[in-house]
Amino acid sequence: MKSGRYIGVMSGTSLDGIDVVLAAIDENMVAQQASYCHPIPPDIRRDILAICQGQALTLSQLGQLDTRLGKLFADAVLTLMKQQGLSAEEITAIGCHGQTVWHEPESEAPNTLQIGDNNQLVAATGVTVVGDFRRRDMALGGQGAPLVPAFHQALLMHPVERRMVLNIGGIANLSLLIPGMPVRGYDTGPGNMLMDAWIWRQRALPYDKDGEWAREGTVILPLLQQMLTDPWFARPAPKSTGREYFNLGWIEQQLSHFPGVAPQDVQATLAELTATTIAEQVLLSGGCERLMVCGGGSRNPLVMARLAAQLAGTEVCSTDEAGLCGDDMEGLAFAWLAYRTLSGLAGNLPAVTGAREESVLGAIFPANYPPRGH
Ligand SMILES: Nc1ncnc2c1ncn2[C@@H]1O[C@H](COP(=O)(O)OP(=O)(O)OP(=O)(O)O)[C@@H](O)[C@H]1O
Ligand SMILES: CC(=O)N[C@H]1[C@@H]2OC[C@@H](O2)[C@@H](O)[C@@H]1O[C@H](C)C(=O)O
Repeated sequence: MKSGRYIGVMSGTSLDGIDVVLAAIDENMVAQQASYCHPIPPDIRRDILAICQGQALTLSQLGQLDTRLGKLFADAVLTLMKQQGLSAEEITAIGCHGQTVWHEPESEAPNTLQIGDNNQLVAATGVTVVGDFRRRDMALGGQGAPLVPAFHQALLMHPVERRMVLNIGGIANLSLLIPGMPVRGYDTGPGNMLMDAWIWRQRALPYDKDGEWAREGTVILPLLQQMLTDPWFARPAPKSTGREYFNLGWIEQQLSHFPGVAPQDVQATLAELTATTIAEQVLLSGGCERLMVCGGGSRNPLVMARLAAQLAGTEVCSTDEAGLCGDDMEGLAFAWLAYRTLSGLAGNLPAVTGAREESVLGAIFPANYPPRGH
C-alpha cells in the first residue's frame, strides 16, 4: 500500500475556490492535517462558466484555459506546501479532480471532461499527480459520478445506524450508508447552483449568504410544483448531472409561465426546490436515522431548516459534528482516491455509478521514473 501524505485538489461546480487538503492516509485512516482555499481569478471563472453553458470556444481558447487552470492548481498546492513547510519529497502524491466543464453521461457517446493540465501541476510541484478519475468508470458503462460514496463509506459507515451523507455543492449528491446493504449514491439535482445563478443575475452577489434574501420572499407553490415535474427528478439511479442541465437557462424557462413574479420569491422557491428534491430522495430511498451534510450548502441555515422540517424523525446534522470538516470532504476524497490508485485498489462502486465492474481509476503523472519508493 502507498501510505503517506497526500494532497487532494477539488475545484467544484460552484467555482467558489479551489479546495486543497493535506492528509495522512493509510489502510485504516485518513487524517486531515491542513487545508486551504485558493481564489479563482474572475477571468478564468468567466471562461469556465462560458464553456459549461455551451458557449462555443475555439480550440486555442480551450487549450489556453487548460494550461491556465493547471498552473492555478499548481499555485494552490504550492501555497499549501509553503504554509505547511513541506517539500515535494514529503508528499506521496496529489489527487487532482480537475474542473468539470462538461458532463454528459446519457448521450450516444457518454463523456465527461475535467480540465486543468496535470502536467503543469507535476512540473511545478515535483510531486506525482493522479488525475482524470471519472472516465474509466464511464468507459465501463458508468456515470463517472458520484465518486465520493466509496469515501463516505470508508469514513462514515456505522455498524447499526442507518446513515446518509449529503453533499450540497453546486449539485447535491447523496450516499446511502445502510448497514447490511451495498452502498448506493446518486446526484439529487441542484444544490446551490440555481440559487447562486439567480442571486448573481438579480443582485450581482455570488451567493445568498445564510439564505437571507430567500427569507425575504415567499415560496411560489405552483412554480415549485412545475419545477418538480422536470423529468430529470423522476429518473431512477444511477444518475448524475451538472451545470449543462441545471443553469440560469433552466430557471428562465421555468419562469416563462410565471411573468412578473418577485425575484426574492423565486429565490425562496429555488431554496425550497433544493430542500424538497433532496428530502424526497432520502424518503424514497427508505429514510435514515442520521443525515450528515457537507459542502457549502450545509452553511445555509434556511436549506438546513427546510430539510429538517421535511425529514421529521431524522437527525439532520453537519459532518463537522462528526469531526469531518464539510468544506474539505471532497478534497479529502480525491486525496484518498489517489491513494487507492497508487495502491492498485478500485475507486468506483458499480452499485453507485452503474459501471460493469470495479476499477482502479485515473491516470498517473509520475514526478520521477521509476516512481519514488519502487
Ligand atoms: N453561509 C452560506 N450561506 C448560504 N450558502 C452558502 C454559505 N456558505 C457557502 N454557501 C454555498 O456553498 C457554495 C459552495 O459550495 P461548495 O464549495 O461545496 O461547492 P462545490 O464544491 O463547488 O460544488 P460541487 O460539490 O457541486 O462540486 C457557495 O457557492 C454557496 O452557494
Ligand atoms: C461530473 C462532476 O464533476 N460531478 C460532481 C458534481 O459535484 C457534485 C456532484 O456533481 C457529483 O456528482 C460530482 O462530484 C463529487 C465530488 C463526486 O463525484 O462524488
